[in-house]
Amino acid sequence: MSRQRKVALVGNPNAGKSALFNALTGARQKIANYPGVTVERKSGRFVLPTGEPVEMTDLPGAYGLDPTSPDEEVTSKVIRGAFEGEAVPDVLVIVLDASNLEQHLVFAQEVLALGKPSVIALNMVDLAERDGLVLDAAVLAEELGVPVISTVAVRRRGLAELGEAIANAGQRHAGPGLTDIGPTERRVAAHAMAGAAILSESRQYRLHASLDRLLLNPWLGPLILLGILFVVFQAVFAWATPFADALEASVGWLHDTVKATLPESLLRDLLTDGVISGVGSVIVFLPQIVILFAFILAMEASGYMARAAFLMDRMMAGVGLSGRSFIPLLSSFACAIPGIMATRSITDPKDRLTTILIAPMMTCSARLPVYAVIIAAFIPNTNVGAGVGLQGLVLLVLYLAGVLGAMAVALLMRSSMTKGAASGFIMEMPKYQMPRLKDMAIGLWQRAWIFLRRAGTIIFMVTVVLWLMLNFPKAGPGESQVDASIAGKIASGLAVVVEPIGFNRDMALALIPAMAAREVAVSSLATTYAVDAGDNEDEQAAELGDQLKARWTLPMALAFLAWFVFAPQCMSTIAVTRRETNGWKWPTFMLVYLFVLAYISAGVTYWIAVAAGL
Ligand SMILES: Nc1nc2c(ncn2[C@@H]2O[C@H](COP(=O)(O)OP(=O)(O)OP(=O)(O)O)[C@@H](O)[C@H]2O)c(=O)[nH]1
Ligand SMILES: [Mg+2]
Repeated sequence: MSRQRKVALVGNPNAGKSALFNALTGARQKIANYPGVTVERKSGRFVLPTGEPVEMTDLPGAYGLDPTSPDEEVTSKVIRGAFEGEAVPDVLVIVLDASNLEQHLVFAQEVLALGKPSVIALNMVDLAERDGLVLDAAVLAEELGVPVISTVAVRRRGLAELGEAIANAGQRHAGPGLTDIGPTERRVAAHAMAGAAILSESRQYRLHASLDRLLLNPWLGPLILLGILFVVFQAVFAWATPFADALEASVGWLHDTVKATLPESLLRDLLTDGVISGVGSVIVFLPQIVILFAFILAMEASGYMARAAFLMDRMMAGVGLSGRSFIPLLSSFACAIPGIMATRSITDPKDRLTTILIAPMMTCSARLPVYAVIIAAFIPNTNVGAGVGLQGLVLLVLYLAGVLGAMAVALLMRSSMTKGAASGFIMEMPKYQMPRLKDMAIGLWQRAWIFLRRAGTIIFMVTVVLWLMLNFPKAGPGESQVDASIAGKIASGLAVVVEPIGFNRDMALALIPAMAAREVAVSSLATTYAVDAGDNEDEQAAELGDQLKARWTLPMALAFLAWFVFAPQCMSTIAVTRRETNGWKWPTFMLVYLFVLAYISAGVTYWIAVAAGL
């Protein structure tokens, strides 16, 4: 039996390769409206209309076959058959953005020159039409000597025809010589071909052009960006409340019901005080996570995110980074792991290293529960101006503190360890699009699922272990269970170290399991106070926020927040940094400098707050 044929999707960044890959294979690769989303190859199965199954590979976007960054290198190697352990593709599907034809044709010619059986997917014809372009695919097919199929990946248009063409793909039929021409000739040819294929062009760009003039204005642009962020953080608190309250009530009900139904035993206490109190205390933040990501996904899909990157470029250049670092840093607001992986699209190695090292300072979604629980307990829910909630404002300040800290560190590094000039900004602006509801729903569902899975696995496990360590050995009469326990003893040791920055024993206790994942800080506090409450019914009924208010002062709470802005409390981030930098040197450095920063900022916050009489 002959081996399964391989088909690879290639093209410029943001052409819609992953969207096409998803449509053809049913996969759920991340797609977003800016270049550099895919940084690793990914394969799936696709059955051609002839019934033949083929292996389809989605590749990172590239501008040329001479790679300038690690992700482009993957693409170049795979299509040349130089990727270790991977067979050379039999058919190439070259994906073009129809509304950006001339530019995309340059790379297409370079790929065609390889002489492999190829098919062109003229994608995004809907956007081209919207912009008033009428294209003739037949002219392009004639000029390039390969089949050209018009597609709209996100509406599954043209997929059958594309499958047909892949099944029949053969050598190029006649067409101009492509092999021995250089980049300049390719550009000239691309201009001529695009000119011939575009039948008519009415300038309907006006609205988008004026939108860009407004959003990219050097003065108004950053203000608008800040305004949008402001609304986002207000919404995270304001809109989530009813949902969070309902969730909290359900968790409380479950806790009480289990406690009332099961006979008194260690197992019952493990279930109620450990699992339900601990994991439940994290799950109640699901609505806030979903709201935050709804905004992020909408900004990504609409094309605004790329504009924000452009705006940030000046600031990034100021600290010695390029705008290319923006997308990785932005992904780090979800989680530093995909963020650090996204740095593969950064050309300059020192630029890339700096970006990796500061990525953990972007506020990942695991910090949101920690911030939210402390803010809800200690920051009054008042307005500091018309419609400006204080809680949302504090949250925004915490996010900004991370960003500013990162910028300061980048500046320091770029003028010492990773010295070098900032490279220029070369990202192209994607077109504005209305976010599609279905994509948003899938994206939100994926984020929610990641969050719930963490709650069900790592947070669950760490909570159970902590509960056991809190319950043994058993306290003698008159002694508090937490004081007597193993966990309490360990925490008392650590408390000596963190006392100077205002932390008490319980806070120290929360920091250790939170090394596994930051949200665990919340579940640890909930479990600790549930165990501490023992059989005292009033204390048991008290919600975590009330427990915190009763036991912590405001300066302590603020110091705890400041700690979490910087502390590198996430094993997976350290692991991925080791992988991406090929060694232990940089992850160790990252751990040390972030802990030092966290310690100093918590201490400074605490002592200033105390001095201010808070
Ligand atoms: N209107 C329209 N939008 C599309 C089409 N195909 C893709 N998109 C959108 O274009 C954007 C980019 O799509 P991706 O599939 O992420 O592009 P890519 O080529 O994989 O990009 P990289 O991974 O960065 O190289 C996304 O916002 C998609 O929703 C299309 O045919 N029509
Ligand atoms: Mg992609």
